[in-house]
Amino acid sequence: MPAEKYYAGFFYTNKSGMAKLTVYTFKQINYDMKKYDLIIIGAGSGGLSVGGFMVKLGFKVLMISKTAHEIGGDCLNDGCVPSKALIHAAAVVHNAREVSKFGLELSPEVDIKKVMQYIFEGQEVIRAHENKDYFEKEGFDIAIGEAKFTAVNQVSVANTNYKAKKIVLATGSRPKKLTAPGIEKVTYYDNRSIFKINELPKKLLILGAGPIGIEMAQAFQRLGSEVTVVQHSHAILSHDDKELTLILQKRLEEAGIKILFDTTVSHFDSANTAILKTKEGIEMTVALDAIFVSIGRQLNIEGLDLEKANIKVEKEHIVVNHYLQTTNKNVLLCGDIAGNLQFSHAAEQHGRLILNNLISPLKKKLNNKHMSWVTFTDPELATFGLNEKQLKEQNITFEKVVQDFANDDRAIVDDYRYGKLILYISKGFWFQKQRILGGCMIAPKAGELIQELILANVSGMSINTIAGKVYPYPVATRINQKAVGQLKMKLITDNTKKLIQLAFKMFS
Ligand SMILES: Cc1cc2nc3c(=O)[nH]c(=O)nc-3n(C[C@H](O)[C@H](O)[C@H](O)COP(=O)(O)OP(=O)(O)OC[C@H]3O[C@@H](n4cnc5c(N)ncnc54)[C@H](O)[C@@H]3O)c2cc1C
Ligand SMILES: NC(=O)c1ccc[n+]([C@@H]2O[C@H](COP(=O)([O-])OP(=O)(O)OC[C@H]3O[C@@H](n4cnc5c(N)ncnc54)[C@H](O)[C@@H]3O)[C@@H](O)[C@H]2O)c1
Repeated sequence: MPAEKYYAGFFYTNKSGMAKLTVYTFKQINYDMKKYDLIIIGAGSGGLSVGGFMVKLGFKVLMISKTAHEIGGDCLNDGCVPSKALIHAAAVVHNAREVSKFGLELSPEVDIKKVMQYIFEGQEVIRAHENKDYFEKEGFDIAIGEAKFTAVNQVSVANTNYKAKKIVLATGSRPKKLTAPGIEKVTYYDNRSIFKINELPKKLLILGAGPIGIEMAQAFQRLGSEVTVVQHSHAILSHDDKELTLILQKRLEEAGIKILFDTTVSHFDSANTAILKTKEGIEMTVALDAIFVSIGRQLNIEGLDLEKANIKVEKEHIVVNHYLQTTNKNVLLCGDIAGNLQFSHAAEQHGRLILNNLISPLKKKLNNKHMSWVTFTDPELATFGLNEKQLKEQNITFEKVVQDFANDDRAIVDDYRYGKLILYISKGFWFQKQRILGGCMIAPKAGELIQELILANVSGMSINTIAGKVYPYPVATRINQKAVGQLKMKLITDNTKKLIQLAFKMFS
């Protein structure tokens, strides 16, 4: 840091020949203070979604990243991209094994180094347009180092001070650490280390059955690990519909994954032995070669000197309002750090809201009523809009439609008759607009199949549009029409039948 006071002095001789010293003191002048319209701390999904557009609009933007390698954030480096590449590799291996159904025997042994290479190569393709040089060419200023607030609108990085009218804090989150006696004895992985392994763990113990734990459980089981998942509550994927998560759980268990509920680690006896404990206090021993910890996320708020910018923290979360403003209205939160839904697309949604509110007098509030997410297991589990509990809490009347796939032609030929779609549709009569309020689906590629339903939800489209659409036979999305059709069939009562029969007599 530069000194706060500077001193300057000079000697001179007065008229009588006496030597004199005059000393001037003055306060620090920040010659190195750089000024911006916007500073973004963190170059992940959130930071990038705000910065790119502001630069295109001609604003002076500084983006700060802890290290050059971390540009792209968790999504590119340790999250979505490597996990989805791993899931793809595991699906290829799984499909190769599946050919035995048709008389061709293959028992692929996985070379995990090649899988890691595949992941790395995919990341490198994306890194070509998510790196320091690229963003500098695009018009960003980039500072590398840990940012700290030094005053209300001011941050410092590597001894340089920066000031801006607005600051976006997008420092993301990191995996929570598991603490248990003896943990130092075991090979410990989390999402920051699992995509760089050299050896496939023969026995993998996964802690936490959220989206990370469940996606990785299936991928590693398919690659050849013997997987046990330990979850300290009674369900996998607790943010999704239980009726659908039970279908997924059954399929994972049938594939050989062991899931232990209401259980957690008590301690580790050795590098290869975990002692687990159920809620009832029953102990059991599990053999392992490594553990993978996915027990939730911790927000990256430490070391930022938030108090110097008057930003309040309560219960390890930054206090934030619906406009994503902190207690310092010029500092906005974007992405995981906002403590809301932790998805790349949620970070992008925050980014869009912030952009709107930076340049428009019509300020928008964060609203998750159209949010969606997909867990990329096989089958995928996709969820969107409002769920049953939220609809009831908000006193919104709705009809629940449950469509199973047992008799769907596409599900029959492609072997996913276990699939299920649940829709919540607003109440209405005959031609009155009925709209899709939310729903969820389990099926292979459910994340893609559900997109037209999400569009209908977001745009407030009448279900008549889906009911009247002509779908090529046998695309998988015909199931969406079938579900909506269930409501239309309810309109056929004794009275409507009589009316239609009368119309037949009169008009045919
Ligand atoms: C294994 C895994 C799989 C996932 N899969 C999906 C998925 O399929 N779909 C999905 O939508 N989401 C997925 N997510 C979640 C998604 O990755 C995150 O929600 C998203 O990356 C959050 O973006 P962010 O910008 O908030 O934070 P990040 O992407 O983590 O970016 C934060 C950046 O800030 C930097 N930073 C931190 N502190 C400082 C500091 N003091 N100074 C300067 N820079 C700092 C960090 O280095 C980092 O680059 C997954 C996450 C994981 C872990
Ligand atoms: N496909 C996707 O979109 C995707 C994929 C992966 C991650 N993500 C995002 O990343 C976030 C973090 O994922 P996550 O799975 O780490 O977190 P999570 O909080 O969703 O799940 C962690 C699970 O671990 C359990 N748990 C906590 N402590 C435990 C312990 N000591 N022993 C056993 N179980 C324990 C919790 O009950 C919880 O069910 C998710 O919320 C999601 O938003 C998204």
